[in-house]
Amino acid sequence: MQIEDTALSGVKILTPQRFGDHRGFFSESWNKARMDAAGLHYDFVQDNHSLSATVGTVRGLHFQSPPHAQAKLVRCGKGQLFDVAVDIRKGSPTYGKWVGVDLSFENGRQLMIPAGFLHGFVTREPDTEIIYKCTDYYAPECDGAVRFDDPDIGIDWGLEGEALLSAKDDAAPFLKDFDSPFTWEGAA
Ligand SMILES: Cc1cn([C@H]2C[C@H](O)[C@@H](COP(=O)(O)OP(=O)(O)O[C@H]3O[C@@H](C)C(=O)[C@@H](O)[C@H]3O)O2)c(=O)[nH]c1=O
Repeated sequence: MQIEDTALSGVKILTPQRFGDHRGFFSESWNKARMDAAGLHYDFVQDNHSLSATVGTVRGLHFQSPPHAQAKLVRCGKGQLFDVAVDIRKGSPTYGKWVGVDLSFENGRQLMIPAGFLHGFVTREPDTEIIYKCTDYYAPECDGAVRFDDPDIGIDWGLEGEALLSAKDDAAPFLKDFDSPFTWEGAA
């Protein structure tokens, strides 16, 4: 398992080893002991899987508030997507900053996103599937979103046309009108 840091503390790119042979490949997509040994201590309780039919589908930017905040380990099951995390830990030196990573079935990469970040993605191929592990259960009363195209965040989604959004995401607030429930542990 290759583990890379990103510009945002706590957000990591994981690339599991693939053992290829004449049948295809085998890969451990998650191994708790190996993650713990690497200092990544997460207890996942729910796996999610969604399909987006159309290129340019955007889901996000989402979070769940405490006490049901979720860390997520994200990968692409089929197709290709651009996955984004945004720091919303109040007091963090990188508050409002984002990182984006290309995740595809082909490259096998995963993005580890701790609680305290928004998560979203755009699909780059038809019928793209995303699969992610979460450290807390779905709690709709704690579900929240920020606009994917917030100019203060300024994510370059690489969209060629209009994004395909859910009604909920289309009505999401801007970051400036949003009171984050998260604080940065390193804040004074
Ligand atoms: C997220 C979620 C949704 N649902 C239901 C609620 C609703 O009827 C339907 C679709 O929900 P949504 O529109 O919220 O799905 P979606 O827009 O795909 O939401 C997801 O987006 C990505 C970016 C994330 O990071 C996830 O945590 C989650 O917020 O699925 C569950 O039953 N369990 C879940 O964990």
